[in-house]
Amino acid sequence: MKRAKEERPEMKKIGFIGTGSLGSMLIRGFVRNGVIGPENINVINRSPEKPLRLKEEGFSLRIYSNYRELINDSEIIFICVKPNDLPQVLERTGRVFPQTKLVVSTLLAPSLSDLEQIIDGKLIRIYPSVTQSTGRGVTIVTWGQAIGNQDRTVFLPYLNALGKYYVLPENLYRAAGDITSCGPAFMAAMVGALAEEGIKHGISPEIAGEMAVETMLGTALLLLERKLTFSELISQVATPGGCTAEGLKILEKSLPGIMDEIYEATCNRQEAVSESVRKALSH
Ligand SMILES: NC(=O)C1=CN([C@@H]2O[C@H](COP(=O)(O)OP(=O)(O)OC[C@H]3O[C@@H](n4cnc5c(N)ncnc54)[C@H](OP(=O)(O)O)[C@@H]3O)[C@@H](O)[C@H]2O)C=CC1
Ligand SMILES: O=C(O)[C@@H]1CCC=N1
Repeated sequence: MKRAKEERPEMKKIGFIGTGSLGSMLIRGFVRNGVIGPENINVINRSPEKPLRLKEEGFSLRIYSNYRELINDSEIIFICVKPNDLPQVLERTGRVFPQTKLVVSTLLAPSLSDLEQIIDGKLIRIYPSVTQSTGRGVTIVTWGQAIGNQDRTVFLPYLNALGKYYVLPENLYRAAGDITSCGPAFMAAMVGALAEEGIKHGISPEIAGEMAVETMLGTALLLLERKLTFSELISQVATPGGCTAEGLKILEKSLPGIMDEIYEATCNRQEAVSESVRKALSH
């Protein structure tokens, strides 16, 4: 009996507060990978459009307007609102969550250690990525102090359903999150710029886009399936004396500096958002 329960995490009712990009991604990823049954999704969102869009996609959500009811009816609650909306959510949920529930923050800020000063409950922090609705991508996870082995066992199927996961301390969230969570946007911007250059020189936008995406996919598969390192792949492409090597010289000059600037900018933003939420929650 116990074994059957462990094998069927989809029997649990799961609540989502916020069904924007990330909340929707989690719902799609969990259902696609069979860890949530279609009848077991409880949601609450500020405005009705996004849950209705998910319903149109075929998800049979139970849509709530009362936060305490959603919490009572859910065994795991994912909070997927923007950091500045957290104070309003906590006004409605209260700050004490039953010890029988897992409360999962997906927020850029506050950190889990800050959240543990504010919320009484079994807390987990995850930092996922929109790519995970495809079953591929990376979640970063940190267990809260109240989380025990049994809680981890309950939660692991959900992490596994989203692709790979890494348990990391919070001081590495920015370095890791720039790769895994902001990464899809950064990679799309870079690949899009490659396509844009082709468009500038006469290739149709549709064809340039397809070329870029197919090449990105093939590059990922080479790295993954043939287990090439980045520099091995680069040297397979860059024929000595050829044109790739010339292009690479330009990237090598500029990219490390740009990446340092990006890291500094994302750290500064995370700190500013943390500070603003900290202030709002102390009122
Ligand atoms: N997008 C990503 O790739 C990642 C996002 N995150 C984090 O996930 C969180 C959500 O991000 P994302 O999904 O991109 O943001 P979105 O703006 O797409 O979604 C936020 C959702 O929260 C809803 N919302 C706002 N206030 C409330 C409230 N009081 N009660 C219920 N729902 C509410 C909004 O409703 P409405 O429809 O009215 O706007 C909206 O649907 C953020 O904290 C972000 O840092 C983390 C990793 C990756
Ligand atoms: O841009 C953001 O703040 C969120 C967190 C990582 C991806 N999206």
